[in-house]
Amino acid sequence: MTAQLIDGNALSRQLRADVAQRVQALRNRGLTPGLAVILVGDNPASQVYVRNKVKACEDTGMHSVLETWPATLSEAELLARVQAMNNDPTIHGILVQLPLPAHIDAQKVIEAISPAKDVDGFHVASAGALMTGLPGFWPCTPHGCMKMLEHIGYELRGKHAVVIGRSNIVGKPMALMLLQANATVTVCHSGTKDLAAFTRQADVVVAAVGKRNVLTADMVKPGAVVIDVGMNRNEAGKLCGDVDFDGVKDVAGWITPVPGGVGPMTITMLMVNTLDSAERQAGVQAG
Ligand SMILES: Nc1nc(=O)c2c([nH]1)NC[C@@H]1CN(c3ccc(C(=O)N[C@@H](CCC(=O)O)C(=O)O)cc3)C=[N+]21
Repeated sequence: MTAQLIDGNALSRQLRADVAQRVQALRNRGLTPGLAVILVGDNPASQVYVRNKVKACEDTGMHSVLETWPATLSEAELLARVQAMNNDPTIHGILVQLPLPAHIDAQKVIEAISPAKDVDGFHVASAGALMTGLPGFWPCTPHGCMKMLEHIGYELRGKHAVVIGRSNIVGKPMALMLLQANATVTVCHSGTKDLAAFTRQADVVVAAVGKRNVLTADMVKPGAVVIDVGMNRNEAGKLCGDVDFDGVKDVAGWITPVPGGVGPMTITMLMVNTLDSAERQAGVQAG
């Protein structure tokens, strides 16, 4: 192993301790930041994720509401629940867990969330703010990746960053954040011919496809930073990312593990966004 590990659990502990302090300061002024998590259906993976989010709220002193609805909930009923949370002054962030059942239009539900409470950063208003550099909520997963780069003191200006994946949740916002940090950004995707030719030129690679072994050792420039956003299970049911960790760790300069990398950072940035939202309401300058 030549690469240094970027430990998402350790960095999350540091950042959440800072969040807990800011939460306490707000609570001393009579305001407790609150997150509402709405889960529709009984996807077991989603149940684990939302429980982790609620627990992270408790750990940092925030208020949380978890609403679990059966998969038969209608779109109109879900929109009404979102509206109720928009109007609830104890709630500063609203997260509707994805994926939603097929009979519900997820984008319509996301657009129903007040942009002021859109702590996932999935609303078109949040996406537009990120694109134009205006203040707004940044999607938690790419924001967590930026925090990891910041943590290792990595100077992105003038570097070549290659993002693999173009989803609205990770790939596209990741590219915009790297661009804003003055990297030269290439976005690769399923239509890219000769992916390795791009990744071999990269100083930073972010793999966000949702497929194992998308990035192997022969595709990585020695010393590069490799960030693995993937969440997959191998044949043995073990959680693994998009990167062939065992091979790439001998070539890269820095690498994030799965689990214990980007995943916990995603939840940490959700806490940060919820706190920022509450501070904004209280008229505190966001930290
Ligand atoms: N509206 C919405 N917002 C989301 O942010 C959202 C979502 N829907 N739907 C599902 C995905 C997935 N996601 C994860 C967050 C943390 C871990 C995480 O903490 N993972 C741990 C391991 C957890 C385990 O052991 O399964 C780790 O990587 O170390 C994983 C996945 C948020 N998502």
